[in-house]
Amino acid sequence: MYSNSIKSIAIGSFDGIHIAHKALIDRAEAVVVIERNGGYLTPGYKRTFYTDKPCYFYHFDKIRSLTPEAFVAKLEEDFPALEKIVVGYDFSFGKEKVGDVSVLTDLFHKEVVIIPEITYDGTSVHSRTIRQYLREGNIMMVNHLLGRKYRIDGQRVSGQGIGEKSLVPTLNLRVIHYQLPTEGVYATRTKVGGKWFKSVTFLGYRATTDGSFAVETHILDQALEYDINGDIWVEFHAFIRENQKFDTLKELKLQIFEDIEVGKKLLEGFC
Ligand SMILES: Cc1cc2nc3c(=O)[nH]c(=O)nc-3n(C[C@H](O)[C@H](O)[C@H](O)COP(=O)(O)O)c2cc1C
Ligand SMILES: Nc1ncnc2c1ncn2[C@@H]1O[C@H](COP(=O)(O)OP(=O)(O)O)[C@@H](O)[C@H]1O
Repeated sequence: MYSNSIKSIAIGSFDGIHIAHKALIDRAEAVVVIERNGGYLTPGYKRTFYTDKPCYFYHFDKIRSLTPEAFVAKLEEDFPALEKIVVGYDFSFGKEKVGDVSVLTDLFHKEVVIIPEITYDGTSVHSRTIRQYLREGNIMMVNHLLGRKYRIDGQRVSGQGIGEKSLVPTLNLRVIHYQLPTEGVYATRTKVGGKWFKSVTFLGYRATTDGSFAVETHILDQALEYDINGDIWVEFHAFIRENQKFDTLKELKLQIFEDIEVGKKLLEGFC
């Protein structure tokens, strides 16, 4: 879709495309994403996986020094048919964030739709709140606020070779740009070779073996071809336990078998 035919846009960073973001996006034809640097729930273009609306990206560094007047002028130039701007109650913009919704209403002489604060169970829905829940391992709240299950993707990397021999086979992933949940073990689903499988995923410093940081997924109930390449997705369903240091591999193995049983129960009903 060409930007010069777009009549309505929603504006924000939209990291995560959470339930409040969706309420704005539903009211607009296209999404203007102000991209910042940092740990993300949906890095860069990956936001487009969670909306059917066309997304236009402005890097924050490129627009941060614009005055509110210059920012609105830029929008009018980039979207010459623009008739409606949709923002949330707390939208701020322009150099040093001097512009708010009333400044926007003054500067943009067509329609400005302001969405009132959206909450979930008394919690104001924001990307920073979701990031905080990730740091706490509270996947249930993360998923409620996102209105979907939290997902990351990465490339397969080779592991130490201990898993397959002495524990359980795992796919080791290199994940960049995403904010990861707190260290521990999770009930997950993993997409490999275009298909979703139930899985348990460990992420954290492997205190029991080499001490290095790893994101590892064990696919449940399937003898997978483990030399799979390409993008692998992990979808977080529930937190199982914290990362632990075990004195022996045998103890870790017993714990992993327990994790698998807990994971299977938590994933009942999913395919
Ligand atoms: C379900 C599961 C739980 C795990 N829990 C821990 C843990 O609590 N502590 C730890 O040091 N490593 C844990 N690991 C990681 C293992 O240490 C790791 O799989 C092992 O070092 C083999 O690594 P490799 O795949 O590089 O060979 C876990 C792995 C899985 C699959
Ligand atoms: N809880 C909410 N209720 C209503 N609008 C919101 C809410 N959270 C964000 N918005 C709006 O969504 C747009 C994107 O905001 P952004 O700053 O990316 O969201 P967040 O606060 O989640 O980081 C902005 O217009 C913002 O005002």
